[in-house]
Amino acid sequence: MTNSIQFINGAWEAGEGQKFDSVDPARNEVIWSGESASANQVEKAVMAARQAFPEWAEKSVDERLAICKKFSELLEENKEHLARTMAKETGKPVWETRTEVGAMMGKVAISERAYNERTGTVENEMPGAKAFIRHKPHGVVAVYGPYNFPGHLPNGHIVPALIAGNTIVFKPSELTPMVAQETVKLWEKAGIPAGVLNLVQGEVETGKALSAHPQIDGLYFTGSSNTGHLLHKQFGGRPDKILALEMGGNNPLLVTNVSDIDAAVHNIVQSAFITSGQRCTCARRLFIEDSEQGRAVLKRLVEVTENILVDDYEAEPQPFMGAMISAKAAGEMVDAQNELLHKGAKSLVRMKQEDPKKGFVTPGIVDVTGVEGLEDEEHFGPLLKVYRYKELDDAIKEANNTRYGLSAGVLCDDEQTYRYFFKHIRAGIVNWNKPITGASSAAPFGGIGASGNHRASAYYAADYCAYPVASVEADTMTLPESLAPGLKF
Ligand SMILES: NC(=O)c1ccc[n+]([C@@H]2O[C@H](COP(=O)([O-])OP(=O)(O)OC[C@H]3O[C@@H](n4cnc5c(N)ncnc54)[C@H](O)[C@@H]3O)[C@@H](O)[C@H]2O)c1
Ligand SMILES: O=CCC[C@H](NC(=O)CCC(=O)O)C(=O)O
Repeated sequence: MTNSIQFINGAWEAGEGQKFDSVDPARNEVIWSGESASANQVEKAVMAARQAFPEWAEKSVDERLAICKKFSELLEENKEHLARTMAKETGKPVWETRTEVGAMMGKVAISERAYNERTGTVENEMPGAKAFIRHKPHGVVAVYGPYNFPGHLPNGHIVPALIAGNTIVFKPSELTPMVAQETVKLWEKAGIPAGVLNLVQGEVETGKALSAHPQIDGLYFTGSSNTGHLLHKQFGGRPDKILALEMGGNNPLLVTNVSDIDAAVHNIVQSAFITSGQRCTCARRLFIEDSEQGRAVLKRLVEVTENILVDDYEAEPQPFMGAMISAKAAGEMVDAQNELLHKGAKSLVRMKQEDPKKGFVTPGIVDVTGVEGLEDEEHFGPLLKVYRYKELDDAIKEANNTRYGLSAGVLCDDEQTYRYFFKHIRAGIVNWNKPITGASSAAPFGGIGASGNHRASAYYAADYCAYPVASVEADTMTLPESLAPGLKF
């Protein structure tokens, strides 16, 4: 049976390329199949977006917002269906996928505010004229999404891009095509005009065909640092195209001088193991003071981690962690743990994958203090590396010893230590006594170094969805009283 999975110029059609499947990682069942978009279909989608652009850009912001608001209402109506689809396809527990749909709904109102505040119109009086700052959309933009938040993260590019007046070709992760399809169906129902939002599904080849297309004016990417770097190279020498990159991190969380040990451990667990460690903001490196109190925090962390419930997305009671995105990803995480142990790290909580055909792993903690030759790598799963330190300055120095710079945090009772940490740490998100995951859509979101390219998303996505136009305007012209030297009238 053919599955019409491509949405091009307002119509659903089957792909012309290679077949690919989506697998429920918790149950090891194929839940979806379809064919990738061919280069020819990518071309059709880009040209449809190009053709739809002038009319969409010409509409008033209120008209464009009306469709986005309808989409948000439809998300509310279809919340449970979409949350269950996300759970099936990603393995995330339904309590969590419900929050993902909630974030998608909230994005519309937040993006409306951001559009007006960051890219609205500003008018200033000047002698004999008025000065304006206005914004225009870029044109056709490609949106690339990752698998860990298959709804919320692409939505964080799509909604502001549409509000600003761009048209879109959306390439979701090949691991989560069903969520993309269900989401775009809701846009269709909301009345998105033909060509304004196109969906091209497929594997890497589809992604390559889209990013290389000469008719895209920009590309908004959320995904791995490797792919982001490839795209950055591809866009080298093209200052006419806007590229927004949201990538990974090797994020540090530092603990010093905390009186409430359980509260600190809760923050560590929320930072390291939520979404089975598959958030770009997850803590990968935990710096703990080598003191009696530090050892007490670590002991409690081990106890709590050993009791974290890992189970099927629909299990009751609900687990804290579901399956990872695939059995392969889970196996690779165990391999990463074993490699660290081989290098001399000490296991504090052993990560295990009981069934090699499924994406379940238990969370793991390894003590890497003093281990030489550790790579600056993002382990995108529930694997936490512990560094025991003696001096705060040494810990901060090591925390900064990464090419990434997405999120960072400190857990400590005194504000002075936080201020010191804030001043010296290099990251786009810096938190105090809160998890370093769970960033707000009402704030800018992005990282420095290998984590991004200084085009923060979430609240600041408005900035890369429109370019500013400065105008000086006068409704009449008069000859100036004093002329520049050398001019005669
Ligand atoms: N900073 C953030 O906001 C953020 C958010 C979520 C995930 N992430 C990162 O994303 C990663 C996990 O997501 P992923 O594995 O889906 O990312 P990925 O880079 O593998 O894929 C992202 C998208 O790029 C496409 N793609 C892959 N190779 C391509 C190529 N050569 N040319 C064009 N397109 C290509 C994929 O098909 C997919 O649509 C993690 O590293 C995580 O840290 C970052
Ligand atoms: O995996 C990466 C995203 C993690 C998530 N960040 C956000 O949701 C940012 C807010 C937004 O994009 O609206 C997190 O911090 O948990």
